[in-house]
Amino acid sequence: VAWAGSRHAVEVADRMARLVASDPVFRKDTRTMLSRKELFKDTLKKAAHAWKRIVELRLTEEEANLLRLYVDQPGYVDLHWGMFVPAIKGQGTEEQQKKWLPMAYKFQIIGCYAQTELGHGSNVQGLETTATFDPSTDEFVMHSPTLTSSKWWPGGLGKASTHAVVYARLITEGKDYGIHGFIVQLRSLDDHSPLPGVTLGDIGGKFGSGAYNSMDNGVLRFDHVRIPRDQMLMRLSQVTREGKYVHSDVPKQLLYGTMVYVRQTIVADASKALSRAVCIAVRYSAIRKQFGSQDGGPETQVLNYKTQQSRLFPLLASAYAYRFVGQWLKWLYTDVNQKLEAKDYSTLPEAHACTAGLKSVTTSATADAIEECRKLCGGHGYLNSSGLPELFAVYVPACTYEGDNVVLLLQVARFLMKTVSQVAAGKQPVGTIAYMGNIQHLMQCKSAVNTAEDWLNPAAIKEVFEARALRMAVNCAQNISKAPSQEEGFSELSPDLLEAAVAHVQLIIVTKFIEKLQEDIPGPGVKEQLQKLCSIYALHLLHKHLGDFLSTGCVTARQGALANELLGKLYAQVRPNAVALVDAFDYTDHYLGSVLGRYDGDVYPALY
Ligand SMILES: Cc1cc2nc3c(=O)[nH]c(=O)nc-3n(C[C@H](O)[C@H](O)[C@H](O)COP(=O)(O)OP(=O)(O)OC[C@H]3O[C@@H](n4cnc5c(N)ncnc54)[C@H](O)[C@@H]3O)c2cc1C
Repeated sequence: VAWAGSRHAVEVADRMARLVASDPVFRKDTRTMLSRKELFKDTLKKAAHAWKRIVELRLTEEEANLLRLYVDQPGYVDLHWGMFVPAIKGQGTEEQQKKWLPMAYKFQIIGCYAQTELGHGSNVQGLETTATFDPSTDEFVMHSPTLTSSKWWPGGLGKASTHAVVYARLITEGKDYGIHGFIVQLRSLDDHSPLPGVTLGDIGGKFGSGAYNSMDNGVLRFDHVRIPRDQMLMRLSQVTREGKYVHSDVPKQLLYGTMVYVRQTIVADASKALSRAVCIAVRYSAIRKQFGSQDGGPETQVLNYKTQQSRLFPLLASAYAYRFVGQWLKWLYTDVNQKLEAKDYSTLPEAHACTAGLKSVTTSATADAIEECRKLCGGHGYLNSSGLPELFAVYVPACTYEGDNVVLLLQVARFLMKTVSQVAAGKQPVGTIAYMGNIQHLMQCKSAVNTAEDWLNPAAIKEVFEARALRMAVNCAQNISKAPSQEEGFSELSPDLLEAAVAHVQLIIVTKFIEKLQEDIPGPGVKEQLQKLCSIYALHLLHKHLGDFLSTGCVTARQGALANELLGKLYAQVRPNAVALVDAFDYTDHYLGSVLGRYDGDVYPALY
């Protein structure tokens, strides 16, 4: 229940997972052996079958989302529901929503999200596709003026989509008003062929066999394609019949709601991917035996090796940490929306920085962790049937899409630098940066930890994480101020700024884990186990980043050594419950897709 969030969540997730697992159409054990074309056909078949089941069983939105999750095969529907529909909801006027959403909900049209181009991804303002208004016909003319302006990457674009939300430079009355979104039909609704002036294709095979190759990431070029004026997404700004560009009185901050929503799902996905990898590695480590046999006695389960524990249990703890911070982000999304409705925009920059940072830190750590889990499973982890290669190949682009992780952390750093200067000017920060208001104390405090067990105290942990994050940010701000200009300083110090941003985000995750444990947690002994995982999560970070903590004077070398001593003890305490802690994820064998992670532990016959 702690993992799922509520009893209701356990029940629905379990029911949907079993529905998928028991349906032969959703089988996925042979998918890595399929050719690209067969795999794509298999994806179309599964998507259509999932839709049929959703309609037949009259599933709710929550149930339908879970069913699609457990089908576990990337495909065009992910972009249709995850990007196309939210873009229209967030950026379309009420009238536009009324026109387009019912068609999208019924799959009468299939949509994708076409932003990235061959020449530009991260720098959205550098996009080159143009949408030029022609007042003589009341239309926009969509055009790809250069090779590098070709849309490149959108999932669902290559083969499946009939429509796209296309981002292009809006030009009217001879003036360039920058990037705006447009709904553009790409293919005929009769025979699915590309419309005149539209060039479409698939951009080719991607990392790993099977894996993300089920997705038709595509290329798109326009040759003076005309669309009606009312297909510009006009919630925030409009072009009038005469071609005048006007801002509506809806503030642009409204877009923050969608952004927080999308990032919240990415953090939730990180905990899912990480927990799957950890579940496979923990179960298999309990089955696998190597060495230790004396006189024909039993060998040692590899899970009992301290090195295996010190590599694996921090990842188990991270899976829970990301899960809980993801649950908190759900709350943040509701909070942001309430504030938007009340026209209170004061906390939005903080919500933006916090979600950008969490997206970056959780996806990077998860990508690394899946690879670590592969190594933790030895040679068999490299087999497709372990499930880990595919999980890795499908997961790693999360570090790049929805904002490159480094670019996002630099945005967080910029926000931190601004906050440091505001705090210096006497402003009281709120939300996840509230701790920075405690600058007097945090700049000079010394940790009182004196024994290994003192590190079990959440307040002791929080204090050193806060002090480390703040001191790293203040150091950066001081060094930037020595540069000839703010921008030069920022650019010169960007590697340090990245580390300061990571320290801030790790503090958020640690804090949310600690706060979760202040709630009621049902089930005997569950809270105690989670407390151990919380300590492991924080202390393994302290151990890994000891250089930060020492150089900023937040802990002494002795306190660092005590933290490490406690970690060893905690691993031993978690060991007896490790398998139960991954069973709690309640993943079916179908969803795990791993012979090594089978629930019944019957690994060798399955491998053979
Ligand atoms: C699997 C997958 C699916 C995708 N799906 C879609 C989709 O559906 N729709 C869509 O529109 N796009 C999609 N994309 C594109 C994706 O959004 C972009 O690739 C992403 O935004 C990164 O941009 P880029 O490729 O231009 O990387 P670049 O920005 O070119 O990154 C290259 C390197 O430069 C660094 N860098 C860039 N700017 C800075 C800076 N200011 N400071 C320091 N370092 C910097 C980056 O950290 C990186 O190391 C998808 C991509 C992938 C891989």
